[in-house]
Amino acid sequence: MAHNADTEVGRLRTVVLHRPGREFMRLTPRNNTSLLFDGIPWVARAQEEHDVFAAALRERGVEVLYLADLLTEALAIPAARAELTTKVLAGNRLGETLRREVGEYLGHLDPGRLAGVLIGGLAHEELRTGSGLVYAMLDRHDFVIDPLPNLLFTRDSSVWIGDRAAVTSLAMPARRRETALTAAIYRHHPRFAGTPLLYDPGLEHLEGGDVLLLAPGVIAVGVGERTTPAGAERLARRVFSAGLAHTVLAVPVAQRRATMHLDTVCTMVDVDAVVMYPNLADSLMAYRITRREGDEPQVDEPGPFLTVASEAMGIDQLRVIDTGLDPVTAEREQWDDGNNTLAIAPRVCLAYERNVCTNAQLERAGIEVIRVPGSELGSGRGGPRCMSCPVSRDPIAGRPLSAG
Ligand SMILES: NC(=O)NCCC[C@H](N)C(=O)O
Repeated sequence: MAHNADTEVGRLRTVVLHRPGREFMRLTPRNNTSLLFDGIPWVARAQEEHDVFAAALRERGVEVLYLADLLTEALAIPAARAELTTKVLAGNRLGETLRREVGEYLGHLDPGRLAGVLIGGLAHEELRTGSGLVYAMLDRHDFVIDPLPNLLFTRDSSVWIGDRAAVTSLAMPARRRETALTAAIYRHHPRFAGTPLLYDPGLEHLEGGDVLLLAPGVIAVGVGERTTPAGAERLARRVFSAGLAHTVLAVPVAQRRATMHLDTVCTMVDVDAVVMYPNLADSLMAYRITRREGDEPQVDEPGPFLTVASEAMGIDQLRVIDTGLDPVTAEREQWDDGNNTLAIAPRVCLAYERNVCTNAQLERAGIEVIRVPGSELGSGRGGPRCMSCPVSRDPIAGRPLSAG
């Protein structure tokens, strides 16, 4: 089955989501900060919210694939099982004895339960028996395999560009193992096997939340807390040599939690329009990187993001939906992912209901807003775009968007 996504706003056909599960139940006040959550979500309510999100997508004809199902199906393939078991046991934390014992434990699990452990983690007490110094000295609540609560944000661990999947290189230690799961799915799952992979986790840091497909051939990459300049440059080289883009814009974003990815401050809602955090709409800059046949990519002096982007896209103006918010409301709604919308077609997007002012302004500008609850889901700081990995979108018809 062919998959393809080359814009942010083409009609969404297929998306990968992850419904939060046991990994959310692992969050405690002692570990939530290192696991990149700002609070302790009420798990059952988070699941309900996620179900509403998935149902809203299905109601609009979007095929929803669940990452846990894809992983379970992939794990039925011995090569995928071997690859993931080796990866989860790697590193020097467990030591030789415990590594062998955890390996034996995993070896007895069926694909569904193994997927559950790879996502939800494994506590010392769940292993039940063990031996050796490491086992003896661990607390019963310590993790032998760390949980992955941020798998909820499927946007970050892989991103489709055209007909290829880029498995990213995650910056934060709490998230790094996520890409072992996404890589195994794309490599082994029958639906995806054979998909050329554009990027891999061994490369320079790059996260999907920083990658915006502005138009066919034009990609913006946020550079900040998560994606490094080297990651943006590496992606540019990869998309240029694969013929997937002619221009990459490297967009510096402040290295702060509130702006961890470009999509926390800016998402597209139409072929020529973005919703953007007003407190930085005028100050966002971009370095234009362009392909040069047989030569090093050309890097230009930085210019205002909106100008550089519209030139690269070949349009008169990349419009910013004026949310007209006062700086305090804007800051509150940005923190709660008001700018993190998921477009499912031009001028139709999903957004958290709590961002009342931003949503009202979007509607005033002619954007249909499908509101979804996110009081618990948002405690990890991510909205509808962060919680979705589009795999297939229709091409935008009849508009020569890209300057080429
Ligand atoms: N694209 C995104 O902005 N994703 C949100 C990721 C939130 C997650 N708790 C993190 O800190 O990585």
